Order: sequence, then C-alpha cells, then structure tokens
Amino acid sequence: MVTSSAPGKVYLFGEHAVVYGEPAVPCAIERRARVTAEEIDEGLVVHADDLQLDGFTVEYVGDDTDHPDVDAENSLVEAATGYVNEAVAQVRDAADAPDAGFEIWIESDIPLGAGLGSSAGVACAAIDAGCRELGVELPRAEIADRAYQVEAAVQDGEASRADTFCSAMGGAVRVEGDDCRRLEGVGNLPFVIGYDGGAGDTGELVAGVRELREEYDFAADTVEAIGDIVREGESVLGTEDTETLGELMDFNHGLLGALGVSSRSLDTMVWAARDAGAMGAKLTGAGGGGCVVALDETDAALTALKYTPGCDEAFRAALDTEGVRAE
Ligand SMILES: Nc1ncnc2c1ncn2[C@@H]1O[C@H](COP(=O)(O)OP(=O)(O)OP(=O)(O)O)[C@@H](O)[C@H]1O
Ligand SMILES: C[C@@](O)(CCO)CC(=O)[O-]
Repeated sequence: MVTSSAPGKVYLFGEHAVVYGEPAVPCAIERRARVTAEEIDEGLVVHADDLQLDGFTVEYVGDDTDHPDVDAENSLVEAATGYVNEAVAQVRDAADAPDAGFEIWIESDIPLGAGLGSSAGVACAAIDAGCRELGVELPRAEIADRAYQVEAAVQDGEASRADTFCSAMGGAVRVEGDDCRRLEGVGNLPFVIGYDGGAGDTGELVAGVRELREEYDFAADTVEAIGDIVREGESVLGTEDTETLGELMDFNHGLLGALGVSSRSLDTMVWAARDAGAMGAKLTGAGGGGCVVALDETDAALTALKYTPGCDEAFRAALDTEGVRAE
C-alpha cells in the first residue's frame, strides 16, 4: 500500500487565456490531495469520502462502464469518477500492466471544483501512488504529462497543462502551450483565499469562453489582453514590487468578468479584500463560484473576508515548493 500527495494551486494570472496559448502563472499552495493505492487481483474499488454527489458519499467498484450506486445524473457521476478512472488507465499504461487491479482511497484538503486545482492534485497523486505500488517511479515531468492527459480526457480535450504541471512540480510555474517551466526565485507571496462554499463546472465554463470568443472579437481581444497582463506580471514577479503585482491581478479579474466567468459571490469577495486594503484580488481557476485569491501582508483582508456574507471560509495559503511526492 502506497500513499502519495500533490498540492492544489492558485492562479496569480492567466486562467482561461492559457487554454488558447497565452501564458499563465499558477502557484502551488500548501493544501494537498492524498491518494492511497493498493494492488488487488482485478478491477477498481474507489473510496472517495470527500466527494459527495447530492449528499451521497461516493464509493464505487468497477471501471469506465460501471457507475457508483448514487441517485445522480450520469454526466455528473461520469465527471466525478472520470479523473480516477483515467488516472488508473495512465498507471496501467505507464507500468505496462493492463490488467492491474487497484483499491484506492482519496482524501483531500482542497475544496472540490473551487478553482484550487483539486482534480489536478487527485490526478497527480493517483498516478504517483498507483505507479509506486507497482514498483515504478515516474519522474515528475512524466506525472505532469500523464495527469494532463487525464484532465484532457475528462474535459473533452479542453484543458491546458497549467494545473497539472503546477501540481506535479510545485512552486510557481509558467505555462504557455506545451512550454512548461518552473519559475525559480519566486518567494512566498502573501496569498489570502476566500471560498464561497460553491463550485464551478470547469468544462462548462471553458466551453462558454470558447463560444464567446467565436461570437465576439472583443472576447478574443480580451483573451490576448490577459496574455499581456501575464507578460507584464512576469517582469515584476520575484522583485519587491508586490503593489504592481496586485494591480495586475485586479486588471486580470476585470477581464475574466468580461469573459463571463465571475459571479456575484466572487465579485463580492474580491471587493471585500480590496476594500480591506489588499494589494490586489481576483478569482482563481475556472470561476463561476469557488475561490478568490488576494495579496495581503496584513491580516486585514483575511479578517474582512471572514465577516463577508457569502464567504464560507477564508484562509492563508503558503506557496508549496514541493510537487507530487510519496508520503
Ligand atoms: N477529494 C476528492 N475525491 C475524489 N475526487 C475528487 C476529489 N477532489 C477532486 N476530485 C475530482 O475532481 C473534480 C473537480 O475538478 P474540477 O476541475 O471541476 O475542479 P477543480 O480542479 O477543483 O477546480 P479548477 O479546475 O477550477 O481549479 C471532482 O468532480 C472529482 O472528480
Ligand atoms: C480555466 C482553466 O484555465 C483553469 C482551471 O483551473 C482551464 C485549464 O487551464 O485547463
């Protein structure tokens, strides 16, 4: 039996635009998904106690064709179990063990579907744990690539490498198309996270931006403008100039709003953080609901978020420089 873990992330800049080849800078945070894998004679048994569908905890037996016995729409169930099924397929491929059976336990500190990369964390940790259980140790870059294949499969091909590369490698990273690298020399940034208790459907939100981009030139221009913000942000990242970094986060949030992926609760939390004196604040991840990330060295934004109606939880998140690892 082997346990591996992988971190979640926040986007300093560039979500959504990264799907169209613009650069993005996600940063791994000290909240992890942990996956334990044990080889069994055949098949797949998954225990995902944190994963609830319409109030049902998910436990299921079987591969792609079998569904957990829960009273929920098939599409919802497929999306929920897809990451683990696809990760196990990657393990079998990497270890050249097409018939390997697994019992898998998942537990995670990363809220689901909230913009903190829970799916990337689960995918990276599952691939690492499954492979180690079969005696195969993959380099982190290969785990990143295989976890990306998992996300692409579940999200119908519409995924960037950003979340999975960041979770596999840790630290602050830069992703532009297939060009993925770690950014060295980025110290701890004073991240404060506000969580509205909700979630957004990544696939649906990405599809919405694609449609907008096809219909309106302004949306294509907005995606390019987000790329400009990322390039601008990179030039101050690693310097003392956190004020400019914060200002650019504010611009980035405005442009994500123009692409239709913010929400009332995300905007409310962003403004609560800014009003409390944060250097900048934006939604993180796919949007629609979930989390905002603010930059604040003081406790003011954290306290303000805790008292903001609609903000369920507020916490600090330190940069996690370690990616996927065996526990
Ligand atoms: N603790 C968990 N147990 C089992 N599955 C999980 C767990 N956490 C995440 N997942 C899987 O990841 C899916 C959520 O992924 P999704 O891409 O929608 O959101 P996210 O990665 O949290 O957010 P974002 O992509 O915006 O950063 C869940 O539906 C589930 O399939
Ligand atoms: C919205 C998006 O850019 C980030 C989701 O965390 C989608 C992706 O990059 O695959």
